Amino acid sequence: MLSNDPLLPPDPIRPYVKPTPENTHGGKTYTPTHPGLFQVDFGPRDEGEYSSRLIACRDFSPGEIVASLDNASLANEKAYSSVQFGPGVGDHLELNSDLLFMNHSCSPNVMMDLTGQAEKWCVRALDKGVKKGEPLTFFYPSTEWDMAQGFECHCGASDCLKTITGAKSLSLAALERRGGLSEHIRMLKERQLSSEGR
Ligand SMILES: C[S@@+](CC[C@H](N)C(=O)[O-])C[C@H]1O[C@@H](n2cnc3c(N)ncnc32)[C@H](O)[C@@H]1O
Repeated sequence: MLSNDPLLPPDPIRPYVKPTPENTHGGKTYTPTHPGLFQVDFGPRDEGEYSSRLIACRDFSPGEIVASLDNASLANEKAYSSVQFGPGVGDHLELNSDLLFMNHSCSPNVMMDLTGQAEKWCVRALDKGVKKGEPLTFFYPSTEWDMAQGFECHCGASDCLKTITGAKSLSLAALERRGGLSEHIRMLKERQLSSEGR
């Protein structure tokens, strides 16, 4: 979809094909989209989508920008790979970069910062910061209201929510506790609570 609205993500500048062990000769021809910042770890084969991860190539201090979403584009439809940026049914984007490989964690180390104009949107380190070699993870319900594809969470956090389907089924307190809650999710949750008379 074409977008000239500064509030919407621009068209992707660079095409992105999701790298896999199959299309990169077992990772040998994989070229990171953000060299020096993070790179994909494909993990063991045949262990499902959670085995691939995005690994930090350096430390990031609390609040530091890890990467801008400068190659993101409007998604044609909500998908396992899309990120919700607003309250509308069509408010989803595709990241078109290795950021796609960020897994969910119930104790995340980064957030999607979707405040202000689309050109400023970024992935930002949360308060605990990120150490080189750690997987970059964000709390998917901080941006996703009702996910296209829910899953059983394997993050291993002591307060793991176990089943991740989006913010719709979580309390505001549970959402706020993880850090990085997007404004559109807060708005949808407040709307849901008031429609239920709570
Ligand atoms: C955008 S992908 C994230 C990258 C993923 N590793 C991949 O290779 O596509 C989202 C999918 O990864 C898997 N995933 C991410 N975080 C997970 C977690 N904490 N536990 C289990 N599966 C997870 C789920 O299948 C989810 O639909």
